Amino acid sequence: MNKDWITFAMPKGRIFEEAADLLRNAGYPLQEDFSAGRKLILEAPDAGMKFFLAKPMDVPTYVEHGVADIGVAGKDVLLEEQRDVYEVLDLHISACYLAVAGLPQQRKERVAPKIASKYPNIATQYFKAQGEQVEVIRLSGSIELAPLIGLAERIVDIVSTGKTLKENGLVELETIASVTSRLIVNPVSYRMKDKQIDDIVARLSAVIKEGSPS
Ligand SMILES: Nc1ncnc2c1ncn2[C@@H]1O[C@H](COP(=O)(O)OP(=O)(O)OP(=O)(O)O)[C@@H](O)[C@H]1O
Ligand SMILES: O=P(O)(O)OC[C@H]1O[C@H](OP(=O)(O)OP(=O)(O)O)[C@H](O)[C@@H]1O
Repeated sequence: MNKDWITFAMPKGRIFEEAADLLRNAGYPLQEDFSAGRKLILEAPDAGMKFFLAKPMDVPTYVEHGVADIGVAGKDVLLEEQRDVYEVLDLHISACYLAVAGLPQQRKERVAPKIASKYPNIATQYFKAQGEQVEVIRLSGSIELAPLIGLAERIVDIVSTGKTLKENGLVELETIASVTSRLIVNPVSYRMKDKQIDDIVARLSAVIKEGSPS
């Protein structure tokens, strides 16, 4: 673990820019074209921060192993991965929710055994709690395809605007949980770098409070 820098595991893609903007607003100087290009390690020396650009689902792994002090991960990823990390702050970015969806006839035929998802643990736990026996088929993306071509009758996936469901003729059947991105911290880093990490959390909290409606 690097003592001088604070290291971040950051999800490549849709969350990164929003998280970077929060850090800028909190007073940490990150250049504007920060994530342009293909580099996977980005340094912001003036902020004393290093960023590792990872697959969103892998962020908690880097933080649990202590190679990153801090991470930004969706609540969906945290529920799925169940890693040994502290969840310290709701960043209120990338809001969406987890839902069960399917073809409209699934509204009537409630019980259907096959569920496709990139969240196999969440799906398994959810249906177990409902007392429903299902087979969960793991996919990596384009989950909405599964009911259209008969791989599964229902899916467990993220819904945001509902556009993907609608354009593919699917309907939401049940809501599972709301999702926003969270700041997570490695427990050992929190002990070793407590002042630096508390400062980041306090500054980000202030920015989030400013931005939220009272
Ligand atoms: N449509 C959406 N709108 C808002 N937030 C979303 C949406 N889809 C996913 N998210 C949130 O953003 C996080 C990252 O999603 P993203 O689609 O960038 O990654 P991914 O699909 O897991 O990765 P990849 O596309 O690299 O395989 C998710 O874990 C979730 O918290
Ligand atoms: O309700 P909407 O606004 O349409 O957003 C929901 C879609 O966004 C995510 O997919 P993503 O874009 O990450 O692609 P993926 O299928 O490769 O996971 C999610 O898995 C849904 O498919």
